[in-house]
Amino acid sequence: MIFIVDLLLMLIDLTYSILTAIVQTFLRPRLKCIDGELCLITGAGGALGRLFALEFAKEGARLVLWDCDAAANEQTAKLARETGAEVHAYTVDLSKRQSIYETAGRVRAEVGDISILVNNAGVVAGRRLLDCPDELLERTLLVNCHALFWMTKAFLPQMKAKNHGHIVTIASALGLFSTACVEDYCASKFGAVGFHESLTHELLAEDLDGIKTTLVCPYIVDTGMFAGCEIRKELKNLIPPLQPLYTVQQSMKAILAEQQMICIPRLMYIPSFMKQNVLLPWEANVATYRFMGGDKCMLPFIKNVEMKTSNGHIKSS
Ligand SMILES: NC(=O)C1=CN([C@@H]2O[C@H](COP(=O)(O)OP(=O)(O)OC[C@H]3O[C@@H](n4cnc5c(N)ncnc54)[C@H](OP(=O)(O)O)[C@@H]3O)[C@@H](O)[C@H]2O)C=CC1
Ligand SMILES: CC1=C(/C=C/C(C)=C/C=C/C(C)=C/C=O)C(C)(C)CCC1
Repeated sequence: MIFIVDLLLMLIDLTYSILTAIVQTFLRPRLKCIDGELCLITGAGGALGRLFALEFAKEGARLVLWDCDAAANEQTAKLARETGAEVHAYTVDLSKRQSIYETAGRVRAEVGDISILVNNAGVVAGRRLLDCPDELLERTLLVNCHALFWMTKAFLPQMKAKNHGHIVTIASALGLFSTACVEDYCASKFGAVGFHESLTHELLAEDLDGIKTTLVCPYIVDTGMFAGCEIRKELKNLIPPLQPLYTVQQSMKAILAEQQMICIPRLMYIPSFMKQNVLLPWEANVATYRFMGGDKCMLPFIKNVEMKTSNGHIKSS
């Protein structure tokens, strides 16, 4: 009898959630106020990290900026301070767990408890698997995926104590579906998606409804990280690379609306759905990838990286 009642309640929940999602698609979502909240952004010296810092500053957040590149991080801090924001910058190598824990202890002691955590830092090897030094492959997993564990272990306890907080994971469309020559990156971003989902389930299971999570899955963003990556030229105008500011503004809307997940652009929901859709044979995906140039899109990017490495622009270890 209990089973039947639970089944009916689940069906009511399911219907209600679908109807509210449809209604919310057409309504302007209510955006939360984060004035005075303490927000930590990793990779804050990078293209998107810098824009996130400035957007959170606009919302009145106090900023803690982490990056391994002290100069780039300091530049972001300077720009954010010019807007009047309170900013604390720390140089941290996210590939080193101890470095994360030690610096997190400093942040808690020197600044206070983080209530918004934006895991934005990310790297990619940009080499074919068999041409890629193991250390580069390992670094991608350490920065894009392992670091999420240590960052969350460092800052979630204080959020739990107050049942208040927000954990943002900047993943990628390549955390939902994959393509050739980015095994390190796809593995790390699929891991990031899985981490986000399991953490979200765990928070719900513990009735920690005051702690929100948002997964951000963008397509190519024109920041230079994937310079050269492109799909079939006839389709490039249909799905152009995203502008960095647009990507961050769309992400901010999802975060402030406490949306659980966002694909940017929405078109990325389609290849993600097709890949997850067990009704479609693998060959059906391969046919669409080949037609749209999704199968070879990384080759020009890989060539770019090879040229930069041979010119000595990128550390080859
Ligand atoms: N650009 C794109 O096409 C897309 C990017 N993304 C994701 O968005 C996020 C930001 O990307 P984007 O701004 O383009 O990339 P950037 O390379 O511009 O920024 C990444 C930042 O992370 C920092 N970082 C790298 N390794 C470490 C480390 N070990 N410890 C601390 N900081 C580190 C980088 O520092 P340094 O410069 O010194 O390496 C850099 O400042 C990433 O997670 C990326 O995967 C998602 C979809 C598309
Ligand atoms: C594979 C594939 C596509 C190309 C996707 C690309 C090129 C994604 C690049 C994403 C990046 C660079 C993310 C970085 O984090 C299409 C044409 C959309 C649809 C068919 C499948």
